Amino acid sequence: MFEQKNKSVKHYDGRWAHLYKLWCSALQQEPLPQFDRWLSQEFAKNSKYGSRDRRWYSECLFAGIRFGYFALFCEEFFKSNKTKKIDKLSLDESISDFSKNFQTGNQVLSKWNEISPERFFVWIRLRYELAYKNKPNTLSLELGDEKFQEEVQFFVNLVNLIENSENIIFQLLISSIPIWFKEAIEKRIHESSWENEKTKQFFSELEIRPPLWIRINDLEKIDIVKAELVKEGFEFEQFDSALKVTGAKGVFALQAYRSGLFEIQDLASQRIGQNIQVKNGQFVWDCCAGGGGKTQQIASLLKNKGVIYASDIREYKLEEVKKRARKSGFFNIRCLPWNGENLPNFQKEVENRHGFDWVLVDAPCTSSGTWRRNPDAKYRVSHTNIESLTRLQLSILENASRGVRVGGHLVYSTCSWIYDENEGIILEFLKKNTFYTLVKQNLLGSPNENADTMFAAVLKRES
Ligand SMILES: C[S@@+](CC[C@H](N)C(=O)[O-])C[C@H]1O[C@@H](n2cnc3c(N)ncnc32)[C@H](O)[C@@H]1O
Repeated sequence: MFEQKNKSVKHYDGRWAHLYKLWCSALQQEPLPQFDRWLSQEFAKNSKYGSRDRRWYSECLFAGIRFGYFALFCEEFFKSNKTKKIDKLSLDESISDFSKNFQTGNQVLSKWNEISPERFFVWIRLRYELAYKNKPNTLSLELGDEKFQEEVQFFVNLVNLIENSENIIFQLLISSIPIWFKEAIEKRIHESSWENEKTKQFFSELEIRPPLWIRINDLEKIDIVKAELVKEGFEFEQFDSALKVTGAKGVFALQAYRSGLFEIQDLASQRIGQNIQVKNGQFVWDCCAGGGGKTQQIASLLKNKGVIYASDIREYKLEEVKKRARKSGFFNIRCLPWNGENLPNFQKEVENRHGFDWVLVDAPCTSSGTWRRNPDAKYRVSHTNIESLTRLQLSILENASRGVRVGGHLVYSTCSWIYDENEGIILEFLKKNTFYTLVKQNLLGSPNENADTMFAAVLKRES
């Protein structure tokens, strides 16, 4: 049974007032900005914030975005429920109205704008405390005045009714996942044969940021990295070349980072790269390389004994790839822009080998698998953009597949758990491209590992 402790700290102090200002200014951006970037820009403009303030504001604002869908439901239900008594009937009616009234991220956002931040953050703090029931938390309720006692009681009653239910709508709601994802979630549960416990694990992991994962570029130098982590007061756990790192500071300032001994890379993303089982001397094309997270990983497997082409539609991203390659001492990475259509003009060396041994298509996607880290992404996904993305994903995959030599492999990946962007694409691709076979496909990371959720499929070109 969930109970709310009564605390007696004055709620509306200067820090909260400032938080509300930041919240309002975030909501003035249209569409909702990529939140982590927006926040770092805000902090950069305001040098008066110390690191503890930043951490606190960031935790609160992210909680606002993470739990904001549920907070909006609480507010709507509370306002429309005259008696403030919650029963199954009034709850069902309220959910039905809510899902009709809010069918897109923009509708949710514009309603957030209408709620006073003080009220909005009452719901957020209540929900946050529920997520952090047995963990150290930052955003404790501190509702000393009597002002919101009715809301607190309403929240407790609501949570007690829906918290342990197996009703999928209740689970979505309390996990603050917009109900418009119901069908997509059900497809995922079915495709991955998740038992109830697995589904609950997936939902509950969305409440909390994933840990920080780093990837060691050269395992022979792992002891240097570990020694510096210990010296700087970090704790870590090792899983092959991945380390889960915990500490109060960031790792950017570490000498080992600056000299390219490790990269920050989520575990699920590392799992994608591990599918590319390169051998010395092989040729790889990372055709949606972005800033080169996976290019770096492949380069560390090849140890300069092979060649990697890195492409992206956004040419400026390739500058980042080059910079990172220099830092880590990889001199076998060739950058070539690509718009996802006809193959780019690779050098003669590729033609001589009749194509690549490995092509990685780390496709643009909804990023639904990164909601733990970037909860704002859930308000940007709609049926329409899933449909247009899947068309683009299939087209990039088909065009890139022409670069694979016979006997070579095509790896398709996304940072999404949505079936249509993953298994659905592979199914379509294999229907048309019968000279490819599926070696394996897997959902990676959460709920099986404490990370983001991603997908990778490995296909072999047979003829
Ligand atoms: C998921 S991100 C890649 C992340 C990167 N592989 C990494 O590990 O850091 C997808 C990339 O696809 C690129 N992209 C989008 N549309 C594209 C297209 N039509 N052709 C090629 N790349 C495209 C985007 O610019 C973006 O950098």
